[in-house]
Amino acid sequence: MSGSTVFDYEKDGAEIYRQSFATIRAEADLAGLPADVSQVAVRMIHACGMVDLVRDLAYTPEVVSRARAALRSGAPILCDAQMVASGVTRKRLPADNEVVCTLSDPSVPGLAAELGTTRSAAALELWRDRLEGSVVAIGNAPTALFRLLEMVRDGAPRPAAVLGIPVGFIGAAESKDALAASDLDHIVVRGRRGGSAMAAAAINAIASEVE
Ligand SMILES: C/C1=C2N=C(/C=C3N=C(/C(C)=C4\N[C@@](C)([C@@H]5N=C1[C@](C)(CCC(=O)O)[C@H]5CC(=O)O)[C@@](C)(CC(=O)O)[C@@H]4CCC(=O)O)[C@@](C)(CC(=O)O)[C@@H]\3CCC(=O)O)C(C)(C)[C@@H]/2CCC(=O)O
Repeated sequence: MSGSTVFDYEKDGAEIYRQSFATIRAEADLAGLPADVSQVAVRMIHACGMVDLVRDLAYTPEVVSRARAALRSGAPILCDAQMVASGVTRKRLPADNEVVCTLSDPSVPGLAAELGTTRSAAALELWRDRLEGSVVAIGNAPTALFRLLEMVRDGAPRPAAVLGIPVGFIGAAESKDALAASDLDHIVVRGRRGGSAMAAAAINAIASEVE
C-alpha cells in the first residue's frame, strides 16, 4: 500500500509513550507525592493532558499498595460506567481480574425508578456481593460515588480502595469531598475535573508497574 506523508509526526507508539511520560515528569510537580501515587498521577495526567492535576489530588497513604495487593489476590474491579471498564487494559491485570460494570443490567432502569435515583447509582445495588475487598473505579457518575458511601455507611461490605474520579458540575466535587472525608482508602481529584479515561488510567497504573 502506498501513501504520501504530508505531516512530520511521530509514528512509533512506544516512542510516543516515552516522550509523553518524559514530558509529564518534566512539567508536573510530582515532588510531594509518594512514589507509588506519583506513578498513578503520571498515568492520570497522560489520560487528560493536564499537568496541573497534581494540585487537586487527595489520597490515603496506603491506597496504591492496598489496591495493588487486592488486585494481586484476585479482587474484582467495579466500574460505574462501561467507558471505565472498557479502558482497563486486561493484559495488565495481575490475576485476570473480573472487570464489572452493572449499568447495562436489564434490572437497572426499574431499580432506578423504584429508588428514585439515576441508573448509575441504582446499578451499585448489583455490586453488593462483590464489594468486599474490591477495587472501585468511578469516573463518570457523582451519584454512584454518593451511593457507594451511603451503602458502606449502612453496613455494606467495604472495598479495599476507591478511585473516586467522577467529572462534572453537579455533585462531582461534593461526592469526592465526601469520599476524602470517609475512612475508605481512596484517590480523588478534587473539584470538577475527572472522567472515565482518568479512572481507567489510574486502574492501569495500579495494575502494573510497567510504563
Ligand atoms: C449527569 C450525567 C453526566 N454525564 C456526564 C458525562 C458523560 N457521560 C457520558 C455518557 C455516555 C454516559 N453518562 C451516563 C452515566 C449518564 N450521565 C449522567 C447521568 C444522567 C447521571 C449520572 C450522575 O449524575 O451521577 C447518567 C445516566 C444515569 O441515569 O445514571 C450514561 C449511562 C448515559 C447513557 O448513555 O445512558 C452514559 C454511560 C455509558 C457507559 O456505561 O459508559 C458522556 C460520554 C456524555 C457524552 O458526551 O456523550 C460523558 C463522559 C464523561 C466521562 O469521562 O465519563 C457528566 C458531565 C459527568 C454528567 C454528570 C455531572 C454533571 O452534569 O455535572
